Amino acid sequence: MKNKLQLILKYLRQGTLQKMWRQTLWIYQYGRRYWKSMILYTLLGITGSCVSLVSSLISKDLVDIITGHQTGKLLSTFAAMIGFSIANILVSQASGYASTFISLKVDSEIKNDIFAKILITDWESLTDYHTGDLVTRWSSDASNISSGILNWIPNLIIYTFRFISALAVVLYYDPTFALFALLGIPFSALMSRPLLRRMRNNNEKSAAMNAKMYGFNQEAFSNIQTIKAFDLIQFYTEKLKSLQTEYIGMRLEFQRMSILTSVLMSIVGFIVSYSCYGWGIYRVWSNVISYGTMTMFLSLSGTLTSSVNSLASLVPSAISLTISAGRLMDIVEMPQEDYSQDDAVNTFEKKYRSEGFGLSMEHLNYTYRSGTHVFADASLEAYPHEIVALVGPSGEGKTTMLRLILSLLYAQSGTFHICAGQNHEKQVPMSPSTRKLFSYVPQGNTMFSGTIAENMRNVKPDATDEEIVEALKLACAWDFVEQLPDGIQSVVKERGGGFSEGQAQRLSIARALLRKSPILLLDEATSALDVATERKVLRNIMQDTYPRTCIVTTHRPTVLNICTRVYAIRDKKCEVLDEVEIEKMMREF
Ligand SMILES: Nc1ncnc2c1ncn2[C@@H]1O[C@H](COP(=O)(O)OP(=O)(O)OP(=O)(O)O)[C@@H](O)[C@H]1O
Repeated sequence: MKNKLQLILKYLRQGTLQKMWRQTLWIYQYGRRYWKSMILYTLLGITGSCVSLVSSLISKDLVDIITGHQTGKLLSTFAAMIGFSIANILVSQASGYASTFISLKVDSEIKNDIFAKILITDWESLTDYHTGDLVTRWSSDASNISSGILNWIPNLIIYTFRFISALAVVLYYDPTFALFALLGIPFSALMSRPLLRRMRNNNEKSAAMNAKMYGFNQEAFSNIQTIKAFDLIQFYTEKLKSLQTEYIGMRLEFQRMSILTSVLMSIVGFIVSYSCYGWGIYRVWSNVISYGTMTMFLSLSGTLTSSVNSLASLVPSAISLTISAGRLMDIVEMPQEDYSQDDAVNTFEKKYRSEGFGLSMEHLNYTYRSGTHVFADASLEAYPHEIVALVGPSGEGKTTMLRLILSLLYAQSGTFHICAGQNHEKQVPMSPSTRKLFSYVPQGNTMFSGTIAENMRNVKPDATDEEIVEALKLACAWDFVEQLPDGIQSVVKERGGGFSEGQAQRLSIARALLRKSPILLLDEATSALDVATERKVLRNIMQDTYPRTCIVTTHRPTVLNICTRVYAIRDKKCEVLDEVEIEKMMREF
């Protein structure tokens, strides 16, 4: 007892128990909304146990009638037994169907909930995780939780009920038989402690390995072109082989542990069933019990052993559940974005949208959590009908500025507002709630698979064909879309496949223009266009009557002289360039 207490204290000190308790509470938060489903599932299970118990009793009567120990109606007993066997099949099938239905429903609901939580998690915190790891946590860990929620407590009740009811019948007919049937329990208890520790380790290792494999596959398949271009086929094939070797090693280690456990359990199972068998024959031979009772005992001893094993199997499933909960908690308990300003921003938007919105950022200081200091006392402003350019050497902070504008990152100090009105005097602070006022075209290809029209309607579901064509014209994309046999119904493959880089960029810009957001952010979004087309796209945006504020980052000074204002991002500041400096940059380009 003292040793046990010391062990518990040791676990408490290490925090394992507290961690498991917190994880269990987290699962409970989810589980309690599904109590009705759990009750239904439990009732089905208990009904199944009752039906099979009654079947055992009827089969006892049947054997006794046949062997002459009991007088009764053979035909009606036989019919009852058939009836209960059929009922048994029906109940177990109905229970299977109901549990599949409920588990699919619960699984989708939990996945939706966690997906939504991941999407509102602070962006910078989320970038600490590999996307492969995130997907594995969201898919397999969430599935584990949903099936656990649905099965664990009901199964605990069902198996306990099955065990107690079978034990009660055995005790009623012959208490000594119960001793034999329960021989295996002390052994299971003895084995449980070392097994538990290894199971928890195995589960953690397995989850980490799955995430690693998924991450590798995802990266490899989305970069086939780069793998080929750098002649990395051999390297990647070897890398996959080494990951697979690691995976196989891990699985075989688990398998060895599982074989050892199963062999020991089977030996105990054999000892238990042969002892029951021997004891049953002895009791029949001593005329204490009938053949029928012996048949019933044998079937009930099977029920008792299987109930104990099923109850024992709930322990590893609880461990695996808490581990999955822990992995999901890592994600959903990260800081979340604050959308509390949604109503204020909606009101602000309704009131001033027709005039357009600008933005002003003053005395901005920003350092990434990794320690990279990007801005110190930087200021920037942009207003409707302006195109503001951000230029500067690579790595100075242009993309970081756009992320700050979008409130994907939060500056350590400074003032940041979206503004409206003649003198920009109407203001609302920048926050995740103001993100809806922006359209952002990031670097790289951002088209989805589907048709051009579907891609466009992703951002504006009710857009007419005319509106789509209008946006394509503004982005100088209509020239090539018009030539395609299927026009706006032409198919775009994954990541803009089937189109040149410059064409895909123009489609992305058209999509952003179609959305008619008050503020448009283009991050090197025209880098793949020739200079003439790039200038034309920017001119079109400038001349559009819609009161749009446009901020572009670019490495090419050739477009700077059509911009309203040019900021050079250097020495952690945003400095407005005058015409002389712009001319100088253009000459030196
Ligand atoms: N997620 C991040 N975590 C930590 N540091 C980052 C992160 N993203 C960028 N940085 C660092 O911040 C600095 C500014 O990067 P940023 O991407 O804003 O530069 P940029 O001017 O847009 O560069 P480019 O012209 O090459 O696109 C760089 O030193 C970069 O290493």
